[in-house]
Amino acid sequence: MAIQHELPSYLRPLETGPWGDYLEQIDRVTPHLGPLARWVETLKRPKRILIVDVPIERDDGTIAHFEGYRVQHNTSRGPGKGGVRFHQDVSLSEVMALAAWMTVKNAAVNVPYGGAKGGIRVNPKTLSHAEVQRMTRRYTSEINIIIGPNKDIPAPDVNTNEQIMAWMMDTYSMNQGSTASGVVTGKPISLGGSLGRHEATGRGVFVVGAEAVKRLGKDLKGMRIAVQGFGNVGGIAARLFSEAGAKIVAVQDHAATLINEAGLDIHALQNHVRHHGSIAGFAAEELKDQAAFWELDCDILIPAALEQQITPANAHKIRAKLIIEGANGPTVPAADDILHEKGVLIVPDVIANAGGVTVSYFEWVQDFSSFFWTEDEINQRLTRIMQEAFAAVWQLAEEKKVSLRTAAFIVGCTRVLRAREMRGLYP
Ligand SMILES: NC(=O)C1=CN([C@@H]2O[C@H](COP(=O)(O)OP(=O)(O)OC[C@H]3O[C@@H](n4cnc5c(N)ncnc54)[C@H](O)[C@@H]3O)[C@@H](O)[C@H]2O)C=CC1
Ligand SMILES: O=C(O)CCC(=O)C(=O)O
Repeated sequence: MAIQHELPSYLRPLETGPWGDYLEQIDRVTPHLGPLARWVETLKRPKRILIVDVPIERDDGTIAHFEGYRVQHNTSRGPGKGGVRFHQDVSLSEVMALAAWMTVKNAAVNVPYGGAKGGIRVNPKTLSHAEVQRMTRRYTSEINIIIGPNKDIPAPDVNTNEQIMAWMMDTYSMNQGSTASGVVTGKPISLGGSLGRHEATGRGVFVVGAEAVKRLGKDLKGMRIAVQGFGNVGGIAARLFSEAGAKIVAVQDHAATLINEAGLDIHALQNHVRHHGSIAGFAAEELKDQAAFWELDCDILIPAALEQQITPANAHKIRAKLIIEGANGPTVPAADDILHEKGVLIVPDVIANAGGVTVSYFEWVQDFSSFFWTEDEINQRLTRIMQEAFAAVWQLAEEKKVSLRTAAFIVGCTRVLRAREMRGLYP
């Protein structure tokens, strides 16, 4: 662990990864931007990229180094906003794409932020609790110069949670010399976190999913759903759909794929994950071939794990008629085309998973005003924002005869580029 011999991922070509997918999405929306297309290049390059070396002393006394990133893609509409991911596959291409999707998402649901994202290339499951804390604190100190309540506000993403946010908030505050609760969102409630934030992304996935089902003229009750990823987003979305009468017939995480035609017991499965760290070992039939997950017979598919999961290799096998993207960037553009031709409706990530950042916005507002709302108020406002954003995107897609993704990008990119144009370029 002391020396990493791998070529740093930031030296590998960027455009073959998620950043390439994002660029292609921007190319697809550009013809719909009218005169604002003059400014589109601003969306094709991040405003600021910070790559940091994150050294820590491991419990056995050795020194380990990790690649850390914070990318601020665009700040035309407000401070940078977006999560921090700890994962062994984090790369510059991934963080750039995730930051850019935040720009589009924040504008599509009209929260007053730009887009940012961060990450550390590490498998946190190989570190002790104390090592994760040291790494988080060192990373926060390294990016301290570019984050802040009015500059860039991190939040949880894959393998990060309320505890990591508490350490980030504490480290930033120590460096500042005063407590700055607004520097991160997704904090524990006892430190200025918001009621409802933990569930917000999954709840948003559920709200727009239910809207899409309604528009398709179907009833959610009895619908058969397959979910990839059973963490914060996938686990909570699965629970809300099953509470609404749908059947979760398959769940896949990094360790296993479970199937049950009668519907998995989601409460029991969440309990199992809390104790065992994954769905593996739960009392249900296991699908041995992980790739066969995509061929399962279901009505709705919810990718809620990582990007680039739905590709031309599996898109033509998908049997669901509706895909709700809980994850960021789960569908590569070529797979999008195949699914479109098959008549599959995709509710794109930049709308479907925007519930998290929407309640992060509520948390930030509550922190500034030191006045906290009830969970009912938060869920009602979240539901309203998600339904309105979905309706606007649906209507535009019908008017322009484009996919929901292109419509969501038209809404988001137009807001960003209009702000860019109004601000002008000179000091
Ligand atoms: N946490 C949040 O508020 C938000 C998260 N998202 C996105 O949702 C996705 C999931 O994030 P979280 O649920 O927060 O992360 P998490 O860390 O809570 O859960 C991730 C889940 O994905 C599974 N997974 C990892 N690798 C996998 C693989 N190769 N195959 C199948 N499953 C795999 C893990 O086992 C785990 O169940 C990510 O794309 C993230 O960017 C989007 C908006 C907000
Ligand atoms: O809550 C936030 O600020 C950002 C959540 C996030 O990382 C995302 O929407 O992908």
